[in-house]
Amino acid sequence: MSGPRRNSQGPTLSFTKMHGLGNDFMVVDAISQPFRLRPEMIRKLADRHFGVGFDQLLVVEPPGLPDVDFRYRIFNADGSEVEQCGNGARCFARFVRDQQLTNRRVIRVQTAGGVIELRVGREGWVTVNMGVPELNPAAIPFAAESRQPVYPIEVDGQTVELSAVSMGNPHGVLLVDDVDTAPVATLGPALERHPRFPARANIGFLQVLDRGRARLRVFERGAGETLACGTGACAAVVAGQLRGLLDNRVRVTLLGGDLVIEWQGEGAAVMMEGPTARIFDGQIRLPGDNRRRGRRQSGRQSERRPVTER
Ligand SMILES: N[C@@H](CCC[C@H](N)C(=O)O)C(=O)O
Repeated sequence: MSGPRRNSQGPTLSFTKMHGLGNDFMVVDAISQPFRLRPEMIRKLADRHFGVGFDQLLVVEPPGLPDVDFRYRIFNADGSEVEQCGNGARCFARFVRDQQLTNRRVIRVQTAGGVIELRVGREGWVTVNMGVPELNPAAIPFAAESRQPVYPIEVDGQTVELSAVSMGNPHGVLLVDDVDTAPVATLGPALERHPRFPARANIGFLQVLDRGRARLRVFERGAGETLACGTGACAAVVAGQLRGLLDNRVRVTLLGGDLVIEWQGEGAAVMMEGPTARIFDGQIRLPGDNRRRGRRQSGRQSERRPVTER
């Protein structure tokens, strides 16, 4: 198939709905079906009452580098394009194999946050090499004069302590006594848009149970609190180790289930292991006034260059 299918009501897009521990995705093959979406259209598709409903849209594109298999683009429910998504990476690996876009078990993909490697195991389990965490404040980006394991930060008239980590995307991690009573709904949005995070951030609330087990809730940038956040779990384990509270291998329990995260310390890549689930396949008429856009786009389809507009 080349480009979105058409019916009498306009172009339709084939997609697969997937989730990783309840962090849910609309996954689209833009290799056989090049398309373009504007942020307001992504927001409409993400709507849980009027659209497909998802935390992130994942788009499979042809590689733009010589040594990778695919390009993987990620859009939050608010329409913003982001660098990385851990649960999405696992679902991406399962999707490209299920769709027979590859038969490899080890898949290298290019993201806006760098190249990552995915290993497909049995029964939908996928292990992801998420790369080396970035702790240099300027690169996260986080406003601080020097690198620290914990930064005091003023928010909502109080001072809280937070670790800042990039897993390709920016994270702030707070230590809490009990995730069930953590102020996720108030501090989450306040810290997500805090001026010290100029690119906004995902905010994790970490409860350490023992050196090998933790609980975590994450208020995601551009999506709100989700049932699980893979990069959030990686960032939380890095933060917990920097504070001397966690070992190298940690089982992280999120609202939607468990991930196993391994980090051997400074300079090492973070490994994430967890499940994937395919919910259903569907087709949707592209929302909004995009018929003209669809026609214009069909001219470009011959270039086989899938583009998703920012
Ligand atoms: N759910 C994700 C992270 C998705 C992107 C994030 N909201 C951001 O804006 O950086 C995960 O599993 O890592």
